[in-house]
Amino acid sequence: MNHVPEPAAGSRTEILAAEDLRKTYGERVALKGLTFSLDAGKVLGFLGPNGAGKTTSIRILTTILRPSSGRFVVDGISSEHPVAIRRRIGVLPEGLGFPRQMTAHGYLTYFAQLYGRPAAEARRVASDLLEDVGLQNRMDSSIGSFSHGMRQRLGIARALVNDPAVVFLDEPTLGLDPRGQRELLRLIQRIARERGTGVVLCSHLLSEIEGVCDEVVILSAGTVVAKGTVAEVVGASRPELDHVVRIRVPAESLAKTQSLLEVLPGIENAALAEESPGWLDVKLQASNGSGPQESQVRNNLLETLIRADVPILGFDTGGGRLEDVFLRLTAEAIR
Ligand SMILES: Nc1ncnc2c1ncn2[C@@H]1O[C@H](COP(=O)(O)OP(=O)(O)OP(=O)(O)O)[C@@H](O)[C@H]1O
Repeated sequence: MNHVPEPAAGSRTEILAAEDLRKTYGERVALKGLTFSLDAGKVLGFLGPNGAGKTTSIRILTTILRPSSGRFVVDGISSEHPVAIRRRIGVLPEGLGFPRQMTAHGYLTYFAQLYGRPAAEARRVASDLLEDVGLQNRMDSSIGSFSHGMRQRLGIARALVNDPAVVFLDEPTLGLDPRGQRELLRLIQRIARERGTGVVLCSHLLSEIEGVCDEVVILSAGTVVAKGTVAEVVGASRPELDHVVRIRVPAESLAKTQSLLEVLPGIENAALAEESPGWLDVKLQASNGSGPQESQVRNNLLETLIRADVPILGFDTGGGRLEDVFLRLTAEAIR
């Protein structure tokens, strides 16, 4: 059996470590070796297209499923002790249902009691948590009167009721408007920092995750295709991304832009960006010392378009955002 080192008492902040987790369903291999670790107070983004193995991984880590092989450790407790692990984790599943008639405070008090807290303490924990998630003014309102965003906050409070070492949040921002998404992600980050909780955040909202996650794991067809800090993951794809400039012009100017750019020195081609409708990906020639520098080519490119009166609606050098890396790394599995 693979060995995951137990954290030395008091010296490590590692709160979750998975080593070579694999899962097969009959003939189908859903997970082909998941290894990662998470420190206390940090947010880990768990990303991947449909069918990548995210749900399978989360089910294993929350002890709902047994892995076919591999093991993991939560807060020093090995996966051989699932009952003990369950006491140290919190979960916000996707599409969690709530009793509409219950008050938010009553609901959380009930869960705090389920975890063995005496009634008075459970009520205090419920009040503190509702304050933490910004629902203190609505604690006596029935959950049925809550907006979707408020319910998600309540779901996060529920996931924290046992003061877990790690919380797993499955698509927590799904269905929220942009402001609601941003506020919830900020709340998640604050909770991680203030409580020292490790957060595993499953999401498809890559652009949002970029700002909130300390580290990311990108899964594709059951395999980890990238992991590390956002900067590391984006940086690892740099050589490829560095030579691409992304530019957005009105649809009626696309053909003109392409023909103007393709004859410019230092430009290899200009093609419609597959993943971003309305954008052109302009591939620059790798500089061999004799041709113009890339910065010069980029400036020439802009100058040419401005002189030709082409309205420039967007300009992005490098395409070096997490979303671009995600789409490139997982393209194989989708095709
Ligand atoms: N109970 C099951 N029996 C057989 N195959 C399964 C089962 N659960 C998942 N799979 C398969 O395992 C693979 C990984 O699925 P999983 O649900 O973990 O992916 P996911 O990343 O969570 O996808 P999504 O974003 O769509 O939820 C898929 O090919 C899926 O069809």
